[in-house]
This record gives sequence, C-alpha cells and structure tokens, in this order.
Amino acid sequence: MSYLELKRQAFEANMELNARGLVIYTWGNVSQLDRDAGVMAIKPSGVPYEELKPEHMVIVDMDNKIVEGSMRPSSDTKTHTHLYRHFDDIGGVTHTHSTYATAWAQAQTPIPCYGTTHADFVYGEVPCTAAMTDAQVERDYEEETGVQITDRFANLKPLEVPMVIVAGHAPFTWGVNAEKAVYHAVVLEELAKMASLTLEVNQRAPLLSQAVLNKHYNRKHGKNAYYGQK
Ligand SMILES: O=C(CO)[C@@H](O)[C@H](O)COP(=O)(O)O
Repeated sequence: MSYLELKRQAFEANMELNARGLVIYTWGNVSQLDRDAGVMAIKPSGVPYEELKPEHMVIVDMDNKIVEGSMRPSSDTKTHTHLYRHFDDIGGVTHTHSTYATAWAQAQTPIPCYGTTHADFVYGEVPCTAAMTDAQVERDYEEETGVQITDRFANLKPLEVPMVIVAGHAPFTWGVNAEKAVYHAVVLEELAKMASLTLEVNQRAPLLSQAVLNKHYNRKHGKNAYYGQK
C-alpha cells in the first residue's frame, strides 16, 4: 500500500484511541504495519492528539530506521518493531497508559479470567511480563520491553491473547491491523476495570472454569481459529 494510505490508517487508529478516552496528552501510540513493504507508520513522539495530523505519521522500517517523515517516531518504536518481527500474524500494535490496565501492570499481576466477558476476547489470563533486571533496563528499555513480551509469549498464540501488561509500565495490545489493536486496547481496559471491581466485591472471586472458557472463546472465534481472521 502507499505510504499515504499507511499513514492514514495509523492516524485513524491513533485518533480512535483518543476518542475512546484511553490516552491523555501524549500517553500512548499506535502503529500500522505493511508487512510486504517491511515498514510501519507510527505516531510521532511527544505530539498531543489534539495537534496530530496524518502527515505527521512516521514511516519506519523493521530495523527502526526512518524511511519517511520529519518528526521523531514514538519512543516505543523499538517495542513495536520487535513485536512485528516476532509475531508473524499481527499488523497493528497499540500502547497506552490506560488507568486500570496500567494499575495491574504496576501491581505486576496478570489479569485473571473471572467471567465470560473476558473469555470472549482472551484465551486465559491477560499475561504480565517479568520485571526487568537493572542490566536489561540499562541496555535499551524499549527493545528489552519487546524481548520481555515475546519471551512471555513463548507458549502463547499472539492472536488468541492479543494483549499483555508490561511489569511496572503499562499495556501493549495488537491485532491483524491497527484498528483491531486499538479495539483490543479498549477491551483490555474494560477487562482490567471489571477484574478490579470483581475483587472489590469479593476478594475470593472464583476463576472461570476451563470448560466455560473454552466454550465461550471457541464460540466467538471458531474452534482453533485465531481472533481477528476474516
Ligand atoms: O510509555 C511511555 C513513556 O513511559 C510512552 O508510551 C509515552 O507515553 C508516549 O511516548 P511517545 O509515543 O510520545 O514517544
């Protein structure tokens, strides 16, 4: 696709993130991948959503080199490209600091599956990455964030669990395109809020049984199908 179209898709997805109330000021970013061309369009760093324009999107290759654009790409660029290099089926990545999902990330606690709403979207808990060592942080925080995520997904299918919370930081979500990645960011924030309120009502709330989880997930996604496939 043309860079113009790639930028438009990334811009629209970033504006949807803002419209859904998941970001304030510049807290967050979305990218759209063109896998055939080996590039993505990503939000520029530090630009408030109110001032954002399609032409501001930065085209970056999978080695984090700027291909087109006058602005600095998001500070999370290396995490986005790391995920694209390791998750073959995704085409969009979203990062937010949405309140409830970030609270679970700061608590360094995976979000359990307490109900069928959760099971409709995520096959099991929303995973949390391992806390980074000081040495890892020193190396390159954004690249190491990508490493922590892909390490955590060694035995998970990215499109069955299209989201993660990064320990001490905040969530990343993905999907077959940027629009779906934003959709999953909205879903994640709701699931995190529901789980928080569930524990407020009953600290010993039971987890959803595996049988009910399987039934609900497979009913919504088709047996052994990945979420988001047409
Ligand atoms: O996680 C962080 C900062 O901790 C970033 O996601 C910022 O919240 C947005 O940075 P830019 O995309 O504007 O560089």
